[in-house]
Amino acid sequence: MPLINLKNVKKIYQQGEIEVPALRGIDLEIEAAEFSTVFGPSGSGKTTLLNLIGALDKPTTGQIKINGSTINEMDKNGLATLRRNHIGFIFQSYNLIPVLSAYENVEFALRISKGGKDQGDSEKVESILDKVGLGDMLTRKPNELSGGQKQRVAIARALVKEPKLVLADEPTANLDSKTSQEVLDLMLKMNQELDTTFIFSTHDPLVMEYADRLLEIKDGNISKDERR
Ligand SMILES: Nc1ncnc2c1ncn2[C@@H]1O[C@H](COP(=O)(O)OP(=O)(O)OP(=O)(O)O)[C@@H](O)[C@H]1O
Repeated sequence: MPLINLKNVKKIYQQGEIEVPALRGIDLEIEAAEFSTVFGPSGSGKTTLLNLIGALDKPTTGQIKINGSTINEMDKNGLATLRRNHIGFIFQSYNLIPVLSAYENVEFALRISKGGKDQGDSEKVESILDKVGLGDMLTRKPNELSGGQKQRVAIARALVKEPKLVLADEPTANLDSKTSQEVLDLMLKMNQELDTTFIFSTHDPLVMEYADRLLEIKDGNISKDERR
């Protein structure tokens, strides 16, 4: 069974009286341990697709299954549990908690993924922050970090709970090429060792080099699906 299965998925946004079709009938299966990128022009539907796969939003019509659960049929709590336990998000806005340090942001994510019972594992938290190159910035708050450093905290936070699926919207947008490469190597290692599934939206040719599947979206449809 594929990890993700979309059947004739359409998403229409309502803008007052006007209907904006963002996805026009997507059929897509993604297997566990695939490393895919979604690319295409601005406004083609990439973010909408990632939001639906991440159970952050529901389709207007069509069916979406993630890890065997049909998200159309799930309530808010069910969707939240699915996201918390199985999905790591790396979004452009980072959504870091401003009053918490880099360390605490990552530790908090790990703790809630375990149901809030245990203290997050400090070795795990320090190790992942070290791997994204922030080992000496553990106590900094988000407003004391650059855009690229915030992005790396968001990456560490998504990866620390070792989710089945990681969704990332332009994960290298604010990183220099050396840091991008280090972060991508880390993700590739997780992909190979833990079978973590990655889906990125990107324009970055470096990210596309790492991917084993390229999905092109044009005008709300998948116009190319290439495995290599
Ligand atoms: N909340 C919303 N309300 C109305 N229209 C929306 C909304 N979100 C997105 N859209 C529209 O849906 C279409 C797809 O948007 P989406 O953000 O998925 O594109 P994208 O490929 O991610 O673009 P970009 O590369 O610029 O981020 C666009 O026409 C956009 O204007």
